[in-house]
Amino acid sequence: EYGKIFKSHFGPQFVVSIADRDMVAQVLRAEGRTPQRANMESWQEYRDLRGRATGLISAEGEQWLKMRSVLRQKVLKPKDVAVFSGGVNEVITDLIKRIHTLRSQEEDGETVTNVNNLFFKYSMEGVATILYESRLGCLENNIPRKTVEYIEALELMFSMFKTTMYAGAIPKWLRPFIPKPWREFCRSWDGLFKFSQIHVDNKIKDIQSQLDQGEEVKGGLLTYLLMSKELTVEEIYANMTEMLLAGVDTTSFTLSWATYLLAKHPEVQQSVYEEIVNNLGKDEVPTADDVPKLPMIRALLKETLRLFPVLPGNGRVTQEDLVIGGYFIPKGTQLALCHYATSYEEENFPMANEFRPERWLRKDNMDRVDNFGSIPFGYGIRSCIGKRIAELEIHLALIQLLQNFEIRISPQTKPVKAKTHGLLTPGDSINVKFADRK
Ligand code: HEM
Repeated sequence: EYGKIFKSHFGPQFVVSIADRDMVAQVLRAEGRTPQRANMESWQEYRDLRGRATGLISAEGEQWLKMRSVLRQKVLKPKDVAVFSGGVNEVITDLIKRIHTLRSQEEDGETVTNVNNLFFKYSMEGVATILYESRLGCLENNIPRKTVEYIEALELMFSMFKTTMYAGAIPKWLRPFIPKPWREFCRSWDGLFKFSQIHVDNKIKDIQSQLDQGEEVKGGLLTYLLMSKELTVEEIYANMTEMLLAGVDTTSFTLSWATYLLAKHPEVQQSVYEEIVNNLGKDEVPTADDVPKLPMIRALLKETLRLFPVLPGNGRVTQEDLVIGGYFIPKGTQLALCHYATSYEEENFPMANEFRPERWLRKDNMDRVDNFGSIPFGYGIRSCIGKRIAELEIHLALIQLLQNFEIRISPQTKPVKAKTHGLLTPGDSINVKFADRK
């Protein structure tokens, strides 16, 4: 309606929206060494109030660059995260067991209702395995009451968080009159920080006892961060908290959409399955090293994120004056990059409304899809630091789900549309049948 570049207001904030692949590319290619995504004043204010540090999402400038340089060495390349395959596969074994239990409770012995509940627990467990190097037990059949309580508390915190994101848009002077959003915002953060702190503190105790016994300390990401002391303990609490927040809903919604799309497109499902059987085997447990042999699995994830980008838009605050699409945009302007819109542009993706994972299989240069049309993990030095973790969790889970089950849509599922409240989520519950592979 307003064209590919337009200005608007979000609360007191003035925003220039850009919904064109080439203009988005121009903005992102012009970035400096410490790009800024958005005004994070409300996040910073909470941290000042409680004496907490900022993590990668909320930090800016040199402080952000320092933390990013430490974390990127450990998680940004496929080979860095390949070491987590074993841990992630243990979680997938529990996911599959849980599917068997859930479907056995249904009359047809196959249906699992609202798969996102299941994938939320999978993503929570997967990210905890990688971040905290410990299991939570979210996928167990008989979860101790205490664990149930904290999973429920976390689910509540995540869902509360989505609504309280808008707390930052309410001017401070209005808070005495509308106190709830800010109060809830602080309460969500308190809960998330507390959760991370418990796990980090447990790891500190483990390491100390290993050191006391003269043992060599070995471990994953958290152990490295604690041992190397490149980040302070407060910075580690903050980064673990922000990565947990960024890594659960994003992964679970994407898995839910991928499952939905596979169920709706049995012919695509069959070709992905055949590729798995031919290049890996029916029962072989996959590792990160197997994924390059399965281009359709990668294409499936890319196409899912093109159609349902969990973050339908992203932001940048310009650090220099820019001229975009013939308009002068002064330094310090908040830009909204409309990735959802560019993902559905016919000129970027012919037959854009259709689910066609094969469009991502690059045979030669003619087949190249210009990435700036669909950049679900963002771009450049400030892009998603968890991209490789998310890909590992999603690729390995989809491979094993397809090895074990034929996924069919349940008659209870009407066409599911996406809705957005910050993140793009399934607007209805996705119910599918997990039928045994013959
Ligand atoms: C399908 C899953 C995911 C999607 C689609 C996604 C998408 C994104 C996007 C679009 C950004 C902004 C990038 C930019 O501004 O250029 C981002 C940032 C970020 N993501 Fe993810 N993400 C996912 C999973 C994860 C996971 C699993 C983690 C952590 C384990 C994570 C941690 C982060 C962090 C910490 C940032 C901020 C990075 C920074 O500012 O330096 N994300 N993500």
